[in-house]
Amino acid sequence: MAATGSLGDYPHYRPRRNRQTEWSRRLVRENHLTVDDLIWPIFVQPGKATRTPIGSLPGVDRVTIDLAVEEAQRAAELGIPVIALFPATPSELKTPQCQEAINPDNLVCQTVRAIKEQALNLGILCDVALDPYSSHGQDGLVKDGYVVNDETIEMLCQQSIVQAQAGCDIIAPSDMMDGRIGAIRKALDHDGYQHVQIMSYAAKYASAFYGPFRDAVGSSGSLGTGDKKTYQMDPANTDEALREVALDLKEGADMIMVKPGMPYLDIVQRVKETFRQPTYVYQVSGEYAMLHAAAGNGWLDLDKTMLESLTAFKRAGADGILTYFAPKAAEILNNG
Ligand SMILES: NCc1[nH]cc(CCC(=O)O)c1CC(=O)O
Ligand SMILES: [Mg+2]
Repeated sequence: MAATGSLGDYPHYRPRRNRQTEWSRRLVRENHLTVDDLIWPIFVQPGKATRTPIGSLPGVDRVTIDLAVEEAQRAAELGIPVIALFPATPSELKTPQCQEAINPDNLVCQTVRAIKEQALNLGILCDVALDPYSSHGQDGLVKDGYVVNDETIEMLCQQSIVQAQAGCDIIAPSDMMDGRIGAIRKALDHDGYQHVQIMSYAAKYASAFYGPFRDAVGSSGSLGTGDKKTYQMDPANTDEALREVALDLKEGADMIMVKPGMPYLDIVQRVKETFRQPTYVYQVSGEYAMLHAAAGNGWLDLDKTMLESLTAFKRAGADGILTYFAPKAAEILNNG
């Protein structure tokens, strides 16, 4: 009844009638993608005035701080609300104890400060996890081959504090340690950062779609044949995602994220329907690479598949999307 309304059956009711014209399709459209939905991930590297292409992420470069400032200005001009910063730490600074993560002058903190000086109408999100700083490529500290939870959390709290000190607006823990949202909230509040938001990577899966990202931050080599299955979620699970989200909301997450995106739209929908909280989705590096590769072969239309995939996230219930397509999508959306 609800689905067909009171219109009756064919030939009286013809769903195609509303699809006849462009204006009518607009009139009955249920979901809209706008620039306000976009979060743009940016990779930062040391040095000056240098862009370095990332082989497995065509069209995405690692940029030095001066160029990251320009990208931030471009984001603000395009009307993108938030950028997400990811550091490509030089390998000589990567250690088993990940001390560089809590260096107040590390690459990501320097970048946040440089962008904040511009006083743009733009939020800055910083990932919290140890993998950009670890010589083993894991998101946490490793003891006897196991990524240890509680010792890692202490590092994550300090990492959050140095990022908040630098001016980061949104702390985004992507590490999947248990209890880290509550601990980070407490640490931020204790140090006077009550206003700093937390977007939790709450339902983050142990996915094979992160490959190009690990190339971009240089963690794939160090991770080697290792995996993250003892802390990231099993791709076979869905009820578990609801439990993870419930915990993070209870611990103080302001926003929650599902990751990856396209193969996990069912999770996005369940999370949104269950909690009705600000829900984000990460269209990860492998998803971006996959569309690019097909388009590069002339098999898919890049702009159309990009916009369709982003709209699908909205349809599933996402309030926003982290996507490497953000600047390209924003340009298209701004030009009508
Ligand atoms: N904890 C780090 C982190 N933050 C975001 C991504 C992946 C993003 C992407 O693939 O685009 C990862 C990689 C991982 O968990 O191994
Ligand atoms: Mg959790």
